[in-house]
Amino acid sequence: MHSPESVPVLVKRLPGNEDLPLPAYATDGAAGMDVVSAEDVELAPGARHAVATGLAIAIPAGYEVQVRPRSGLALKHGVTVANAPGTIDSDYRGEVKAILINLGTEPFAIRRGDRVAQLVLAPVTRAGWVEVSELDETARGEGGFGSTGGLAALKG
Ligand SMILES: O=c1ccn([C@H]2C[C@H](O)[C@@H](COP(=O)(O)OP(=O)(O)OP(=O)(O)O)O2)c(=O)[nH]1
Ligand SMILES: [Mg+2]
Repeated sequence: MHSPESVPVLVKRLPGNEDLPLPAYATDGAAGMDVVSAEDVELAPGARHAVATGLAIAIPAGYEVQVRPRSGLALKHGVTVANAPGTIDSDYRGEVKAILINLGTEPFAIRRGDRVAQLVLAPVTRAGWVEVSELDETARGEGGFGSTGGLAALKG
């Protein structure tokens, strides 16, 4: 079910995964839906794996789904999403996967049903290029990559 203000997203549990819960918001104000692993995987330190979710989805045009890390896994175990935020295109019909990497020092065991990442539905604004031969001048100009100074914000 979806509340009146939510955006319907079609979801199909792939064969053999009918028992897995759909991604769900853990609290009323959660931005992301926790998504569970459909497989058992042991992630060695430094290893990465495209963790199956057992789900295929059809996102409405004008939206994307971002695959984001769970901060608890990142903080406690160094396990994060290697391509964060992963992008699920609205025209993708394959299995949604979470590309996890273990940046920690210990092997990390993922069990089927573990909440491994979170999915955020987000609007997409598409750009239309307007090609020009000159761009306008700004105070920043070509400065970047630390050009405004280091870490300290307070002087004196
Ligand atoms: O974390 C992710 C990232 C991507 N995908 C799927 C959905 C997405 O629509 C598709 C392509 O992703 P992306 O464009 O990031 O990868 P690519 O390397 O550019 O592949 P492609 O050439 O297929 O676009 O792969 C996932 O399941 N999980
Ligand atoms: Mg791509």
